[in-house]
Amino acid sequence: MSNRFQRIRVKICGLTREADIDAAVAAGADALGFVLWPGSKRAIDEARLAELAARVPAFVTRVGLFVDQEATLIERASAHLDLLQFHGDESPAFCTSFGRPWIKALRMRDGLDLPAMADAYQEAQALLLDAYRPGVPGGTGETFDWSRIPASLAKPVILAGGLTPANVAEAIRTVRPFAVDVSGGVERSPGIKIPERIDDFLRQVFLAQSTDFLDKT
Ligand SMILES: O=C(O)c1ccccc1N[C@@H]1O[C@H](COP(=O)(O)O)[C@@H](O)[C@H]1O
Repeated sequence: MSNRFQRIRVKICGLTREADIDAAVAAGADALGFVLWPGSKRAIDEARLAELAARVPAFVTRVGLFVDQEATLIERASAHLDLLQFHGDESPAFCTSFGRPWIKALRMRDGLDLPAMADAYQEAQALLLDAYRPGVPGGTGETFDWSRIPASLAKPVILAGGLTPANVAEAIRTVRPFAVDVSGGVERSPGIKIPERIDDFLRQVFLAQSTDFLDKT
């Protein structure tokens, strides 16, 4: 029996409070997302990012979320981040220009050619796939048709968009992503998380992949 078991990573996004960071870390989250885009109700500024990032323990990835923002701001914020998440129309060259690890969010609008995007953003560490709603860059709390994701893509997939403790297991079985990302599905209101729901989300991810692992052994 092989013990090679690729665990699905979990990112909790839109954190604004120390208590929620502590809850996400205690629940076993692999990555924590901080929204630096001022148009979001979950936005924090650079000073607050510095405070919150200092709270994150070693081996938990600090992810900064940007939407078509100025390079100077991204450079300054990078001092407190391990990974950059580009959630707008940033070009591959722009994303690469910071010399930092990054992921590219893609909104699943009709006609999006995922293999072509994987090719275009080949220096990304992963592609984050989110629901598409015109005029809204992300964090909509909406799902999309998971069957549109090809079974094999040249980049690891981070599945996002409307995930909750109730649907994440089904999402994992359908998509088999590298990681899942949740914001609204574990919140009371934008930026205010519910610790029990974070726990439940992580539990559902664990159970979904444990069942899958046992099925294969
Ligand atoms: O969270 C936001 O406000 C946000 C704003 C602009 C772009 C992306 C945003 N959030 C990201 O959207 C996805 C899905 O969120 P949800 O689970 O559907 O609420 C996730 O990556 C968030 O980090």
